[in-house]
Amino acid sequence: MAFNMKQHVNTGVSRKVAGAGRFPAVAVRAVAAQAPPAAVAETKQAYGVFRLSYDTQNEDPSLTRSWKKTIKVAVTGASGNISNHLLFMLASGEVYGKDQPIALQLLGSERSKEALEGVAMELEDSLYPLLREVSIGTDPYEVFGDADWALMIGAKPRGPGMERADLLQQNGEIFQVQGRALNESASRNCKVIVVGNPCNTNALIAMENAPNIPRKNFHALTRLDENRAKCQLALKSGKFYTSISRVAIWGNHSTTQVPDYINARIGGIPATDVIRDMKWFREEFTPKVALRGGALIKKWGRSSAASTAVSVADAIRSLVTPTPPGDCFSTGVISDGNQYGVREGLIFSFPCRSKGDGDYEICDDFIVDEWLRNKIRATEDELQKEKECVSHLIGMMGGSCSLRGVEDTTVPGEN
Ligand SMILES: NC(=O)c1ccc[n+]([C@@H]2O[C@H](COP(=O)([O-])OP(=O)(O)OC[C@H]3O[C@@H](n4cnc5c(N)ncnc54)[C@H](O)[C@@H]3O)[C@@H](O)[C@H]2O)c1
Repeated sequence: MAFNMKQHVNTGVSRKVAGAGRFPAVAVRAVAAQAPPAAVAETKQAYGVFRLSYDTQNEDPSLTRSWKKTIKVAVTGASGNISNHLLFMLASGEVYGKDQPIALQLLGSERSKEALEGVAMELEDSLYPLLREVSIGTDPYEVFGDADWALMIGAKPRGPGMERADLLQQNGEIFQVQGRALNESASRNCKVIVVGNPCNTNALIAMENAPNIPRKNFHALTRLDENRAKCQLALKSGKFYTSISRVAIWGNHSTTQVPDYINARIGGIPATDVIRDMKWFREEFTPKVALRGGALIKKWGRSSAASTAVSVADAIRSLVTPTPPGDCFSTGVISDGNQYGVREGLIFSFPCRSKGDGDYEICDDFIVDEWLRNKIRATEDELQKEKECVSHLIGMMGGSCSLRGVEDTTVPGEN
C-alpha cells in the first residue's frame, strides 16, 4: 500500500491559551512548521498521536481521487464505553461515507489520560485508510480546534445518592466550559451532538455558551429512543425494521419522553391500523421504549453502549444523507419557531428531516391529538424545570430548581 505513515511530529509541548476553565493538555497535535508558542507550560511525551500523509506520488490515484476534503471530528469522553464502539465506526467510513477522510480529535479527562492513549493506539493498529489523523488531549480549547463536528459524549456518572438535579449541576458545569471552548475554537458551522446526560439540558448549556455557532447546530441524542421504538413496533407487528417509518420521539431524553405511535407507519400505513391494540400502545409501548436500558442492564450487567454508538452513527447519517420522502428522524434541537406550540428556548426532540447537507428542518405535518399534546406538555414542563435548575450556567436570571425530591426520570441504565 502506498501510504506514507509519519509518526506525528510532536514538539512535546503543551500550550496554555488565554481563557478561563482550562485543563492542561496531555498531548497536543502540533504542526511542525509552526513556531513554538511563546508560553511553554510543560513538556510531555505524546503517545498514540499520529498523522497519515497520503503519498500522492506513489499511490494508486483511483483510490483517493474521489475523496473529499478531510473533516475534523472532535469526540469527548473518548475513552468511555460508547466511544469505544463509535470511534471505530467513524474511522471505518461507514458513518460519513467511504469517500470521506477524517481527523479524530479526542478529549478525555485528567483521569482517563492513559486510557485515551490506549484508544489512539488501537485506532493506529486498525489501519483505517480514511483515518488521516488522531490527536488526543484534555484541553477542550485545543481538542475542539476547527472541529466540523463535536460529539459530546463525556460526562461524569452520578455518585451514590445523587439526584437528577445534582447531575444537572455537575455535568452542566462541564458543558458550560466545553460550550465556551466550542465557541472559541471550533469551526463556525460546527455540528454538535450531545450524548452525555442529561443530554437535552447539557446541549442547551453548550449552545447558550457558544453564541458564535448557530443555535440550530446543537443536537441532543434521542435517536436511541427512536431506534428502540422502531424495534418494539417491529417486534409487535412481526414486520421488519425497514418497513417502520415516521417514528418520532418528542421532548426529553428521560422517562417523560414521548414515543409517537400516532404518526408512525408500518409498511406505509398507520401503525395503529397494523397493530390493532390501543391498550398496548397506551400502556406498554412507551415504558418498553423508555425503560429498555434498565431491562438490558438487568440481563447483562452492562449499559447500552453499543446500541447508543449505533444511534449516534444513525444521527450523523441522518444529517449527511437526504431523508427519504415522507419519513423523519428524531433529534433534540432548539425549539425556537417550532410549529407545535412548544415553548421556545428548549432543546426538545422533534421529528425532523434533512436534505443531507448537515442541516435539518422540523417536520410540520405531524398530527398531534389530545393524548399526544398532554404528553408533550409534561415533557416540555420537565425541560423547562431543568432549564431553571441551570439558569446560572446559561446567563438566565432568577431561575430556581424545583427538581429536588421529585421522581427520578433518568432513563434507567444510564447515569
Ligand atoms: N443520550 C443517550 O441516548 C445516551 C445513551 C446512553 C448513555 N448516555 C450518556 O452518555 C454518557 C457517556 O456514557 P458512557 O457509557 O460512554 O460512559 P463512560 O463512563 O464509559 O465514559 C464517560 C467518559 O467521559 C469521560 N469524562 C468525564 N468527564 C469528562 C470531561 N469533563 N471531559 C471529557 N471527558 C470526560 C470519563 O473519563 C469517561 O471516560 C453518560 O452521561 C451516559 O449517561 C446517553
